[in-house]
Amino acid sequence: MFDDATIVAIATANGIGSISIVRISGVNALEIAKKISKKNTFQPRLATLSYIYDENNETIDEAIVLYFKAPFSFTGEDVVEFQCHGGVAIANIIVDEVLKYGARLANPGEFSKRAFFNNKIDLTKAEAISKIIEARSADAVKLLARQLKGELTNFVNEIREDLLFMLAYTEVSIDYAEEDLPSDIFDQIENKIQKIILKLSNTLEASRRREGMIEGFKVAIIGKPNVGKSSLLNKLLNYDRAIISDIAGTTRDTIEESVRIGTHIIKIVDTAGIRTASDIIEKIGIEKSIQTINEADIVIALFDNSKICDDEDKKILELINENLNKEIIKVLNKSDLENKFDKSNLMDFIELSTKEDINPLIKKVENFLDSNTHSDEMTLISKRQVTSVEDTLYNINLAKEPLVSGELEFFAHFITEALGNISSITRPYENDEMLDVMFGEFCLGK
Ligand SMILES: Nc1nc2c(c(=O)[nH]1)N(C=O)[C@@H](CNc1ccc(C(=O)N[C@@H](CCC(=O)O)C(=O)O)cc1)CN2
Ligand SMILES: Nc1nc2c(ncn2[C@@H]2O[C@H](COP(=O)(O)OP(=O)(O)OP(=O)(O)O)[C@@H](O)[C@H]2O)c(=O)[nH]1
Ligand SMILES: [K+]
Ligand SMILES: [Mg+2]
Repeated sequence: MFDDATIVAIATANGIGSISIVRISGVNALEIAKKISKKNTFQPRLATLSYIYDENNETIDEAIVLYFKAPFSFTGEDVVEFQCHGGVAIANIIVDEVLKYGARLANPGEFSKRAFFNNKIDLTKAEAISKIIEARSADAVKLLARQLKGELTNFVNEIREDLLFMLAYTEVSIDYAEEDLPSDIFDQIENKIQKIILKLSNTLEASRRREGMIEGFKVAIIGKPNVGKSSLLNKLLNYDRAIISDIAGTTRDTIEESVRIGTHIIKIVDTAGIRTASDIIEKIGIEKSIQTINEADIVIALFDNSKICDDEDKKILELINENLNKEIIKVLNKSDLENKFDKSNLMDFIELSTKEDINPLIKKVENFLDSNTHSDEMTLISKRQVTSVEDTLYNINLAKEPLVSGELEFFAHFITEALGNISSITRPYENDEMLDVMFGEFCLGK
């Protein structure tokens, strides 16, 4: 799975800062540390101030050395950290010295990979660490920290236990006479299955809703040409990102930009106007809008308050009515002009002008994001985890019928499959290639 080389890397970001950390892991870590510090010994887990020397005995830096004795370290191996002065030069010189004593440079994610293979972390924790490093909002960090603490691992273990329980009783009843079993055992199993299905479905649903917390929620602006979609985008971004003009059809393609709203980072998508010019273009335009609506967490449907509500607006209102389970905010723009839009059929809406104050809209978006993020529901944080839960659910659903009809071998087969699916979330044993890909995506030095 990995060689037994001692590995070294700079653990901190490349750039100017007050302190940098060089980390060594492997059997020779302590030996190398003694050599470059000229110390005879390091007490585990005690910060020791020491000079660091190069091979010609010239002093490189004054650093804090931290020794973690195996197995009590992040990787489970002997680990030594040099907390040296920051900047780009010193840490690189220390790495070069360490390499001279026989260590090699770590590959991206190699420290975490070793931690995984030494049973220090499972995959949910590894994924959480990798995503925490890239997280851009406090919300994302808090959500990921829950997984770091083992929330998903516990969830997986509970389901595993239930599945193993079912499997054990099924095997027994295949092999032995029924009278040895509790009489209501299959009712119990059916009950458990229903509960697991609910638990997994809820988790998938909650994760889908909260996907945006990590990558950024998507907010799409739709509407017919010239209602002011790009004007709204620019106003939300606070700079002139998109071209604005009074020519209908100015925006030809979707524009996507990130911006902070409250504590959230969101992606705003400005779309080309939905037209009804000719049949074929109408179709393409509407299909594109449907796609945009599907991909968005929030849709801002924009109308021109200074014009009467025409067929094109009605088409968009129809689209909205087909997507009632989406968060759709209806906004009447250009309210600084004389209002002509018929509001009698609109349930709730915000009237504003992108030339004036758009705070009511920002507040509404922020409230929705807040309500979506402050929740106790557990969230899956990667496509890999979602796929595993979907596969588990698929096999458990397949197991229901043979259970009812008493075909216990089939039931056991599907439950065994489900067990493999759910277990792969924390520890997929048979898939080395996947692990290489996953850890390869980590930062250097992680
Ligand atoms: N200086 C430093 N800071 C760091 C890290 C690090 O490696 N070095 N981390 C790196 O990601 C994170 C902390 N994660 C860590 C996880 C486990 C152990 C560790 O030594 N575990 C031992 C002892 C456990 C204990 O004392 O409770 C073990 O698991 O046996 C260290 C850091 C963030 N901050
Ligand atoms: N009076 C007034 N004019 C506005 C307002 N918002 C936008 N406009 C004007 O409306 C015109 C169209 O604005 P855009 O932002 O380009 O509209 P769009 O919806 O992106 O248009 P397309 O990309 O062509 O679909 C421009 O001339 C804007 O200056 C507003 O609140 N009040
Ligand atoms: K325009
Ligand atoms: Mg535009």
